[in-house]
Amino acid sequence: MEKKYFVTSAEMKKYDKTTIEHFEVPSLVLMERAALETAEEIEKRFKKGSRVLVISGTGNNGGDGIAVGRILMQRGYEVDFVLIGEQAKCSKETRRQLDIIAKYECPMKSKIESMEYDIIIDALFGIGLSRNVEGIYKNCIETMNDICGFIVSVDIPSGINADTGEVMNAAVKADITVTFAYEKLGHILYPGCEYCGEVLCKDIGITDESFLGEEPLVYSYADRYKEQAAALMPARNRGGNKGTFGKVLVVAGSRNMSGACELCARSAYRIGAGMVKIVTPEENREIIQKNLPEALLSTYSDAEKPEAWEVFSQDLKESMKWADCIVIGPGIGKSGTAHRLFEYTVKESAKDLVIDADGLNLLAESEELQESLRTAALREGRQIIITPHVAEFARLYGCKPEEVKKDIISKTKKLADRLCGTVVCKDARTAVAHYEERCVYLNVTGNDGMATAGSGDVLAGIIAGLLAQGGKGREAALTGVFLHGRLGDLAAEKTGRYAVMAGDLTEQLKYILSDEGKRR
Ligand SMILES: NC(=O)C1=CN([C@@H]2O[C@H](COP(=O)(O)OP(=O)(O)OC[C@H]3O[C@@H](n4cnc5c(N)ncnc54)[C@H](O)[C@@H]3O)[C@@H](O)[C@H]2O)[C@@H](O)CC1
Ligand SMILES: Nc1ncnc2c1ncn2[C@@H]1O[C@H](COP(=O)(O)OP(=O)(O)O)[C@@H](O)[C@H]1O
Ligand SMILES: [K+]
Repeated sequence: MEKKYFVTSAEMKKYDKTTIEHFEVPSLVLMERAALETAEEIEKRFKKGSRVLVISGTGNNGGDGIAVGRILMQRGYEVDFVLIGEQAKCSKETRRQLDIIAKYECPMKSKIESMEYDIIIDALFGIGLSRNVEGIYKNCIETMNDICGFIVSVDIPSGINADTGEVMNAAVKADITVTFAYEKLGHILYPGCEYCGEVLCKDIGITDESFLGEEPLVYSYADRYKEQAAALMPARNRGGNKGTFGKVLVVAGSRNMSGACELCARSAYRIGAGMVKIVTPEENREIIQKNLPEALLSTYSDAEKPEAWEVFSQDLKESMKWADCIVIGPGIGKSGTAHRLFEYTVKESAKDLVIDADGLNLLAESEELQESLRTAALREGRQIIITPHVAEFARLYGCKPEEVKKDIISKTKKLADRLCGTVVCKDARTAVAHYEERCVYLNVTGNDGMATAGSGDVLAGIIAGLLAQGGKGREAALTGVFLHGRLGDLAAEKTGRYAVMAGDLTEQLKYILSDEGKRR
């Protein structure tokens, strides 16, 4: 699988350092290449003679900016240079850039003197931003946003935290961001991604060799899969039958909640599972049979009564034996029966499990069930995938939802380790971690149209459908999350983001996989 990395500022600094010290590429060569790439993006968009303002800080980001200004000046642009901060504090490379433009007799100013430019080059802070922006720096960022001109941020918009995407008190709103070697997490996570404009990632000679064998922590699927989603699917056997394409058991729904089972089960079918059986209260029978006649059904009533449970649990045991994997949770509620169903499924089955929605809330309340899951994974080799949204995640983790959002990568990994499973932490950028893998997947497909009731049920069904077709827990989760986001993007292209509903996501499965096998 072809990957794309998102790096932290510490990782990027390490790769810079390795390139400079281990591979002996001079730092100024990297800076010149970064500046040339940025200047070329400006030349593509603006003609010679355009007015350019370069705003530099004292770090190497400022050095990049000064070099961009010098190159543009030499190519016929009218360039003004401003340095914010003390010259004496400039980094070695930035001082060198100052010396060069001094030789060309370009004056360096210490404040912005005109509010009219065609292009503003934002090189105040890059990935070295280490604290909140205050005083003259904050004023400068606000002024840049006020000047009427096209803003090009060098590496990352000044004021965005490169690791978390947070706005550090103030941040530049760029039209384009030209970054180098690898995209940083701050370009991808919210709100940072909304400040970048278009992100252009340029090769400046820092390559995967600079990892010296240790990959970056965070990755995603390469962009090409957005157009070639079918390449991620398990190969489909032309000689297969409904048994070989996998059997999914969906334990979902409660009284007045039949939609969750339907969305989940239909998605498992549409992703290619051979058979799907729904376990739900008897009250839901009629509506499910009407809306999803393809589903097999096993219903229960009065399950809180011991005799009724005795009979039904035998039936459930048979269903669990029949299935290749089980989804439990969508719409089951938190009643005594839901609790019993959940416990039975965790403890009495030997099959892979996808736990979603209320299943997660029940899990959060029981240390004993969490221990059972660890046993299921470690001793029985079952694959356990949990799919909490941020609030469910916070309940399981024992922290506040805001804390999850700030630190989604490491918290997702920690929970996966604790539960010995695959954790899908669902948010605008969903993270997926697996206990046996160091690296964490960060998803970049999807949009806010998917923030609509039931879209999580669709994801649970998709992941289960992939597991049933033989996927490993981790791959099923990654592929499921990526595809689910693509379905959201395609649905939004058709109707706009406001109108997207969960069922529309499943509907798009009819089209997205139609090129199966063609471009693998
Ligand atoms: N040779 C290299 O290492 C390369 C570095 N590159 C550039 O270098 C940048 C990173 O350079 P640096 O590490 O020097 O960092 P920056 O240029 O991002 O800024 C760091 C400076 O700002 C100060 N600072 C941090 N937060 C502040 C705040 N809130 N208020 C006031 N001052 C603050 C720091 O004390 C430090 O002096 C990258 O973003 C990239 O643009 C590129 O030229 C590629 C090659
Ligand atoms: N702003 C957004 N951008 C991208 N994806 C989103 C956004 N908001 C929600 N989603 C996705 O939509 C799904 C919502 O799931 P969930 O909260 O479980 O919904 P429900 O419980 O109603 O089914 C998740 O997969 C989440 O990642
Ligand atoms: K910048």
